[in-house]
Amino acid sequence: MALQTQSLSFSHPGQPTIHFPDFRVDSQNPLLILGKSGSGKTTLLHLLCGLIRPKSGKVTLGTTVLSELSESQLDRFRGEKIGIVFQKPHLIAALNVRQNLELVPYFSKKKGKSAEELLSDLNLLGKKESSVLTLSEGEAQRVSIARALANSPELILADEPTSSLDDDHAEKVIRLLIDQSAKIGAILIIVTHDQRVKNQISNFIEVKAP
Ligand SMILES: Nc1ncnc2c1ncn2[C@@H]1O[C@H](COP(=O)(O)OP(=O)(O)OP(=O)(O)O)[C@@H](O)[C@H]1O
Repeated sequence: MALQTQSLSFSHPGQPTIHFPDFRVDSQNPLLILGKSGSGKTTLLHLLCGLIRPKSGKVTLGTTVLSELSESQLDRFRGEKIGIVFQKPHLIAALNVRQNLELVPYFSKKKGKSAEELLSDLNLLGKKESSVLTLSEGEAQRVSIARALANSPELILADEPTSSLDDDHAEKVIRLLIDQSAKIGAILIIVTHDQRVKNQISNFIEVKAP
């Protein structure tokens, strides 16, 4: 399984066109997306998961060209094949840890790992029935990783997952992302400007502002 981009470009309304370098990434070698603030890293991540459509070029995951899918096909594709870890965990406050994870197969209609198995992998089993409001930042970020893994995706996209974590937690979170994506054979792509992440993953592309 591989993800490949070709001649991708995008322009936000009233902004100059951002041109992205071509790259190919497979499940053996995680990729970092680097670049200065405002260069277009989050825009690229949104193109990779089909949340926005490119001005030119294409994104291919496996044999599927994202831009050839309709909106509803894209929504389903994203739910089944892509797990996203955001900068902030964005957990649902009214639900406990287990319920936050159980929402994923409910919405994607795809059976992945059980909440129990995921929490055990991420060393969070003891927090299964806890309110997400009582979690530390590192724990909440691990729950958000568990949530991204819950539908056994083929592609995991993480946007600055370590920016609010201390050195120890940042290293553990990246290690977890690397280990867990390897375990399920998923492609891992991380947007970051965190030097600590560069120490753990050497493969990168750089996005440059127009
Ligand atoms: N919805 C939008 N409308 C107009 N311009 C936008 C929009 N979203 C982003 N931009 C602009 O597009 C450029 C790229 O933004 P993007 O968020 O992709 O950068 P980034 O590299 O992720 O930045 P950061 O590291 O600060 O998060 C920036 O100049 C930004 O101001």
